[in-house]
Amino acid sequence: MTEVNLHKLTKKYGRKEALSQLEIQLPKAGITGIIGPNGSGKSTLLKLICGLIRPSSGSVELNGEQAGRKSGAVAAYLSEEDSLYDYMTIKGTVSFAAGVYPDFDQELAMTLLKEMKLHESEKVKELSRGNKARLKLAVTMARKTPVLCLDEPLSGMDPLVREDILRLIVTHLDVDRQLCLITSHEVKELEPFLDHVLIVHEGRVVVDRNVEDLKEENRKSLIDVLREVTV
Ligand SMILES: Nc1ncnc2c1ncn2[C@@H]1O[C@H](COP(=O)(O)OP(=O)(O)OP(=O)(O)O)[C@@H](O)[C@H]1O
Repeated sequence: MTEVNLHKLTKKYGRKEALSQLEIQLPKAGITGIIGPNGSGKSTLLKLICGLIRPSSGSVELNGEQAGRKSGAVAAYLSEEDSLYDYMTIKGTVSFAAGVYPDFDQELAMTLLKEMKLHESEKVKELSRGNKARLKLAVTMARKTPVLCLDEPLSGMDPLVREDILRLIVTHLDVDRQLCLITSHEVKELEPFLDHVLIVHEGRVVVDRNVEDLKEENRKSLIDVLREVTV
């Protein structure tokens, strides 16, 4: 398990403040949804946690260590962008990932891909969007890092693929040991899978709650809570 602590975390892009003075201790395990309107700062937060970008001020600590170049060993980042190479096969993609990440478990990756009904000889350029998303997810999850940061893994997927992807995450996550942070605009579909939620609005975290407690207290769906707090 990993302790992720944000202390007075601020990120500016030029003069624009994308995140402002966040003071948060994330849950140590389970699935945390990071939701909020476009441009509220969700991707910025994930990139800071994975050490891909640096804070303007304040800090991100993973088990007491400042996030930075070495954080990749603790926190894996699944990008919203297309991060696969078209000219590779699925098998080639897996071998490439094994060469890049010392913690990569090739056997687990192949098991995941089999479950996803993807064949190792298929070419990336011939995969559907949903299958590319599955491949990206398998490559990220095969690292078994204590923290998984999944940036919009459901983006552009049809409802059946979205459900399938969420199931795969839940099935293969070690919920007692791994922390999975997921950003998504598909709040309704994400809600049943979440243990915890952060709602980000204009660079601030306006809700930081256990989802069950939040539901019991408000008797509202997450999407209604989101609507209320982001007006
Ligand atoms: N590299 C960058 N350079 C300049 N501004 C940026 C950069 N990345 C993000 N921003 C700005 O920072 C703010 C937060 O962006 P971010 O991508 O974190 O939001 P988001 O909540 O993930 O948005 P979305 O839901 O649309 O993906 C936005 O105003 C965005 O325009």
